Amino acid sequence: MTEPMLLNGQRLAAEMRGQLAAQIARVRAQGYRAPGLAVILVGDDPASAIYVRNKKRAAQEIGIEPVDAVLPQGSTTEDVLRVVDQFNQDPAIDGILVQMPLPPQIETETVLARVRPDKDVDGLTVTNLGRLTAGEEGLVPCTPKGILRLLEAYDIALAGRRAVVVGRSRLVGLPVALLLMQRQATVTVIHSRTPEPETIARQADILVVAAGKPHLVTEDWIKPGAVVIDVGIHRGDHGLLGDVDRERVWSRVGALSPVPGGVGPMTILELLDNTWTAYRRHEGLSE
Ligand SMILES: NC(=O)C1=CN([C@@H]2O[C@H](COP(=O)(O)OP(=O)(O)OC[C@H]3O[C@@H](n4cnc5c(N)ncnc54)[C@H](OP(=O)(O)O)[C@@H]3O)[C@@H](O)[C@H]2O)C=CC1
Ligand SMILES: Nc1nc(=O)c2c([nH]1)NC[C@@H]1CN(c3ccc(C(=O)N[C@@H](CCC(=O)O)C(=O)O)cc3)C=[N+]21
Ligand SMILES: [Mg+2]
Repeated sequence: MTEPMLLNGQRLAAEMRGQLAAQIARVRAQGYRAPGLAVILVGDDPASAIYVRNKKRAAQEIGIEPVDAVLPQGSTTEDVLRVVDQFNQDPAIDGILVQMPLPPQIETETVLARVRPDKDVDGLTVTNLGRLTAGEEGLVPCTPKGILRLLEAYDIALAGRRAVVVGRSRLVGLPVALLLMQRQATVTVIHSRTPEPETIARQADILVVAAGKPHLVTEDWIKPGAVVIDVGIHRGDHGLLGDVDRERVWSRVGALSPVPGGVGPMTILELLDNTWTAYRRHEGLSE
């Protein structure tokens, strides 16, 4: 078989960030304000702190003004709601992101429900997820949107093909399954209670893995020639690992998104793109 194709999210995201930067520079030159992105981080999870730092830097580089609120690990739901309210009311803020996971004492649903849907750049509110299920315009979750953009950029056909999604989370698995269905794929979702997941995964032309389990997926899960999207990200002693065991699947896959350099950079790009979309809607600029 021919060498598999590496789906280079890092390069595509950099290209798209350049285009966003140019669009933002153009409106700034016309006298408009900068788009503003608020990032709320609760607690001291080191991985979350790194992601938040990366998101802020990426925003700054393209002309989006990042603002952050860091709350202590012991914060209450009310404490977080106060910060959300403040950003909801702030006309300089177009997007609000609440970094997941929140500490256990905080009611995640209550916090998400407070984010104004027009500022919900993560696409996680009931309003935006509802719009997505109804095929209405809203703000689409970043990782799923980035995965679809990556598939599109590499001309990977979806219509009439079989897709299997491993994982059903609100952040990734569920919305990516919806988007794949909207693109006319036949979609199966598997999760931690699915018996014989390999047997189902082996039917996939496109396999999206968002299980949060390092190296869960091995050659037994792969149909020869399949396109495999590795969403998982784990920080180990020997660098970053995905949910896919790259060495073991390599000789069977047709294409693979690597970790790092695949879905992660696309997620950050889509966060910036959603912030730009929210900004244009707030400023009454055409899309
Ligand atoms: N690269 C990126 O941009 C991003 C990466 N991530 C990473 O992606 C991974 C998934 O994230 P997220 O969706 O938030 O994680 P969650 O933990 O919220 O969801 C994991 C899902 O995988 C399912 N699952 C767990 N174990 C298995 C298994 N053995 N077989 C089949 N399904 C399984 C779970 O099933 P059940 O519902 O039954 O519990 C659940 O639906 C994580 O590693 C995360 O760090 C997340 C977001 C963005
Ligand atoms: N409300 C919310 N929205 C999220 O989108 C969200 C979240 N919470 N919680 C955590 C997960 C995880 N996530 C990642 C984003 C970028 C990379 C990323 O840039 N990864 C780089 C590597 C970066 C590195 O070196 O660590 C890559 O894969 O190449 C990874 C993971 C977003 N998440
Ligand atoms: Mg998680």
